[in-house]
Amino acid sequence: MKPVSLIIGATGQDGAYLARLLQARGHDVHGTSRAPETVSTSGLDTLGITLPLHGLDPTSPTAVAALLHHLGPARVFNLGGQSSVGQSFAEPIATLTSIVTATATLLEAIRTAAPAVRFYNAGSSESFGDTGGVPATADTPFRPLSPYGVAKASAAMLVRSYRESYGLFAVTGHLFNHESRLRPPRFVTAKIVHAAARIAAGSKETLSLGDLSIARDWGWAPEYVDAMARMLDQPEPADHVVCTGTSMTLEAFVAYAFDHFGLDWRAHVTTDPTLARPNELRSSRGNPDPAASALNWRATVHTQELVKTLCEGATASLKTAS
Ligand SMILES: C[C@H]1O[C@H](OP(=O)(O)OP(=O)(O)OC[C@H]2O[C@@H](n3cnc4c(=O)[nH]c(N)nc43)[C@H](O)[C@@H]2O)[C@@H](O)[C@@H](O)C1=O
Repeated sequence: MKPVSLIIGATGQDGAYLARLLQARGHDVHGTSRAPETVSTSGLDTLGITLPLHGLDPTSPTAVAALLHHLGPARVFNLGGQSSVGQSFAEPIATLTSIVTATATLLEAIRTAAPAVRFYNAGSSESFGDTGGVPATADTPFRPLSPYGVAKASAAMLVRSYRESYGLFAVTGHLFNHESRLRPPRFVTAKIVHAAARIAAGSKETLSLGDLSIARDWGWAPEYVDAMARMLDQPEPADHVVCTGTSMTLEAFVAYAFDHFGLDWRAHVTTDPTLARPNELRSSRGNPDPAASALNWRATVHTQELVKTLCEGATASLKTAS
């Protein structure tokens, strides 16, 4: 019998890559979506992944309990909810509900009806806020700056509380920014590389961006899902930071991307203050060493190589579209 893994929110970037990884490892992978009839499955389709997609509102205790009873999963990966920090400023309550209430509902269903389930919670580096240049670890205090960060910090605290109070195997991976060709253009890396590819192909557009001075620890999503899976394979549950340990400014990212296409970014990019966030996390970087020693996992794709890979993906998708 194959172990059953359930991915809550399976249609996003991470859900698609995680489904591919778990299937390759012999798991019977099921996914959920709030609206499976209408949701875009383009990420799963791009990777050639098929899996049973169940309709689920993860904030509904009865619906969650019924699905866990029906599938009997050994592992549950909680990847659902709002994923855009920018959007969380416009929709703080929906953000909190989709992250905090959903995580609480899943934990409570596991505690009461399926306590042997191993539970992975998708946390975020946004929980830490500005660490003053000190690379964050799982022990860094939470000082979130966005409604999204508040929600992710709260969900992570719930996970720790259920682990310590009830003995559940429940863990949070605090993932730093991680990108791929499955990223939609509401995220800045996809916005940049697709615009640069179009401009290189003859488009006369100008790319408008917010604050170019911010810095992020950007990694490669397909390898980050391996860290998630490993966190549930450990003898003891523990939270981890998942990151590269290197960071670069958005301006450097833009420069590398346009340079990949033989373009000078200054001729094609403008800044628009309305794209800046009400409260901006200026710089973000994690410490990769604890995950390396505990999970035997380390990011291999860094900065310039990441930009190059994303640019190649943008070129390929432009060719497919034309
Ligand atoms: C770790 C974290 O990582 C991601 O959240 P994010 O960091 O907000 O990602 P992003 O690509 O939207 O912004 C990155 C930075 O780029 C700045 N920026 C400038 N100009 C534009 C711009 O035009 N668009 C966008 N989107 N950002 C811009 C923006 O202000 C921010 O400083 C999610 O996976 C999230 O789920 C998560 O957990």
